[in-house]
Amino acid sequence: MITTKKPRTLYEKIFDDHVVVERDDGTVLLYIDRHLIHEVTSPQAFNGLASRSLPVRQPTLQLATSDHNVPTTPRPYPVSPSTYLRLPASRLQVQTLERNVRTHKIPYLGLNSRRQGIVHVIGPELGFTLPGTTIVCGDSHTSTHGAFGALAWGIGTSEVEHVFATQTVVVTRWGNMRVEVGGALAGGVSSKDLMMHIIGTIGTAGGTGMVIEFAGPVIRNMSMESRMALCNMSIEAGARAGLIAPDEMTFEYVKGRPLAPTGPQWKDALKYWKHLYSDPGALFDKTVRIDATAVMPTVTWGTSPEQVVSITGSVPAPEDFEDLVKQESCRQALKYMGLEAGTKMTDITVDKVFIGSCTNARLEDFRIAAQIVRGKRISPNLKLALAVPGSGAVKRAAECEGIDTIFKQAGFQWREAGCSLCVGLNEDALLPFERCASTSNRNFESRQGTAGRTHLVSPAVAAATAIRGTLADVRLETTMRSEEVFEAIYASESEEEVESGSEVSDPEVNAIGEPSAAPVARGLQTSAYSTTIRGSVAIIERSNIDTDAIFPKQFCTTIERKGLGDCLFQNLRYYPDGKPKADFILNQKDHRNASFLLATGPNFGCGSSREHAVWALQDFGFQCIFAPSFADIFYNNSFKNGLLLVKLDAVLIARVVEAVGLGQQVQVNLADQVLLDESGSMIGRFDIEKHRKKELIDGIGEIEVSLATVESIENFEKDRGAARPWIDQSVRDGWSSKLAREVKGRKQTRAQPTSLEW
Ligand SMILES: CC(C)[C@H](C(=O)O)[C@@H](O)C(=O)O
Ligand code: SF4
Repeated sequence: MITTKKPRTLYEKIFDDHVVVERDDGTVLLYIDRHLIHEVTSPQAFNGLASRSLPVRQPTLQLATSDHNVPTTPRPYPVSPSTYLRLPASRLQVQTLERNVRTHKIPYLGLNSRRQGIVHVIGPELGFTLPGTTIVCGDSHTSTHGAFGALAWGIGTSEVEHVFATQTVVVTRWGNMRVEVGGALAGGVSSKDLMMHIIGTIGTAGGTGMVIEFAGPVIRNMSMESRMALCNMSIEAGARAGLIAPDEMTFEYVKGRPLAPTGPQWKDALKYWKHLYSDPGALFDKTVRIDATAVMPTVTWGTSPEQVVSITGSVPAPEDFEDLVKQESCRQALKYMGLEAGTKMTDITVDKVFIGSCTNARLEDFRIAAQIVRGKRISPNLKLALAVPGSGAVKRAAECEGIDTIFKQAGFQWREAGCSLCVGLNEDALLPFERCASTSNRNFESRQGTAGRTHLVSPAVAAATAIRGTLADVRLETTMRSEEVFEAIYASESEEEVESGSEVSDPEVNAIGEPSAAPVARGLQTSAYSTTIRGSVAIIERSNIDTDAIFPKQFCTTIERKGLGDCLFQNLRYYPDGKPKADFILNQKDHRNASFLLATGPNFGCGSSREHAVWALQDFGFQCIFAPSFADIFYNNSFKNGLLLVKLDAVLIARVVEAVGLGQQVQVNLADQVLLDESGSMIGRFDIEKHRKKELIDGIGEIEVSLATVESIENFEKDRGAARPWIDQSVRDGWSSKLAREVKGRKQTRAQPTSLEW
């Protein structure tokens, strides 16, 4: 009998190769090859580990850096976090990470390392990111690493703790979507424009529950850096992960990186990587076709990444949308952004321009922007133009090419590496009502600073905007022929020199400051969930309520889990001067003690993976959230903390709204999966995944459950070591020999700028 193997997608192949245990309830214990860590989402996870007295299972499979909080102002080497980080909360967070990585012997690229940078920029640069691996990080833009054919996704802090303890995560199988990009990108149009166009087409919830594989000729011709920008913003399309099948361009990029496999293991790895593609005939749950030829330089006009328009277009009016929810979102966004419908995008003046972030702060981005600003001056109307490289390596490589000089001569500030104005957790932030053209990925309300206004743009458009002072069509603002702009965007990566002998920090060598506060102990991850909740409902009539709105970024510097209720919806609850907004529902006496929150629009909890959003909702007193749909990471984070999320369709939402209008409370019975009014009459039934329900009712800690089957993890590690030895070996060799050699003789002074070190 002839048996044919079922064709599988790339996602299925990588997933299948990492299954430790497939459980009866549909959950899978999945092995994690690489774990990236930063200072914002790790302190509470390390504390949890300490309270369980557990070690980090595989320290060398972790890589930590400080990126979100770090100042980008000149760094006097050696850098002392205790004086360089002027904001006390930021200082504490970075020092807490430094103490934790030292305790657990986790490789760390801190402020004294020339390789420090945004976690999603340094992973690929180091060769820590490899095709076919599973990669997680307590950060939603982990999807970036999918550009290498790695299955990479953002997780919450509870899962970070789970990875520390078990080197696995508990997941269910996701859907699989294919975005096929045909045609060709025109001059001046980058992968950032393409991705914003895709998000505008499928929406910010278009990829919910799915892994998106990007395919087609346009993707094949894209540089690795452009692919990273594309996959980076998969989370803005709601997807769990973005993926691109690895090819020669990928292998060429990875080869020779400090943590990449070498010698015979490189050959074995290559053999394995070459089967990483979706088989002909493999089934996708959904396919979307995009014609790249139709994509223009694209910008956002509103407060959601799906609110995009081409640079030649105008600000839309609510009536331009058929969907009532979208009409209302448009109304709210226009008000927030201070824009009038019909205004031409190129007539919108900006106060600041930011070129940076994990989307667009790589060498290619600065090369293209430099082509546009070369020999020109930024508009005198601009208050600030900021160029922030994604890593120390990008910075030095750019400086080697004279790019820093081009920017400085044009009037830009050329800074040190970090997240910077993407999220404004350090001192780089917008003032209220300032308008910014930004190469970052989120234009949420108050994301870059309270009441700040963000327009997402490509590096080319950002550069042209800086010169013109208004949002600008890069195609008209450069004397370069469009083909030259295009060529610059796809500048060949092979131009980067391979060279060794630079410095690197490691946990043994770093000068690490002592933290100024003791760790906060936390109980086991059990929940005492009551299967019936009764109480009043607070209603918010909004869609796409993002986690920046739920828990604004300025509070993300906390190392606590408790007491965060005061921060909840801060920017919606208060004016920039601190006065409460009387009309906001949670400021009204009757709703202050509500047990339920109802969002009438879809995609509640989109955006950042910050679990703080869940902790704040719970601390405020909410026990259950109703919405038409939820974003994946938030959904997961909520259940891990015992917060019940219930998806309600339009009919049930209308019934709850009606009951609330009559002054009634409601009840939810989780055991029976019913929603009742105050008198006990049925409002409706709701669905919930079996394992989620069990998780809430049993309240058994997930880490304990996973560790109960530790033998299966050990067996998996043995088999994986035999089948794909390079995954562990490459990092061990890299850290213990190549990078360690660099550390020897390392001086705490700044070396002359060189090209990329590998
Ligand atoms: C702080 C972190 C959890 C967050 C994320 O997950 O995205 C941040 O990087 C962001 O961009 O909002
Ligand atoms: S999105 Fe911004 S804040 Fe988040 S990791 Fe990327 S650069 Fe940092």
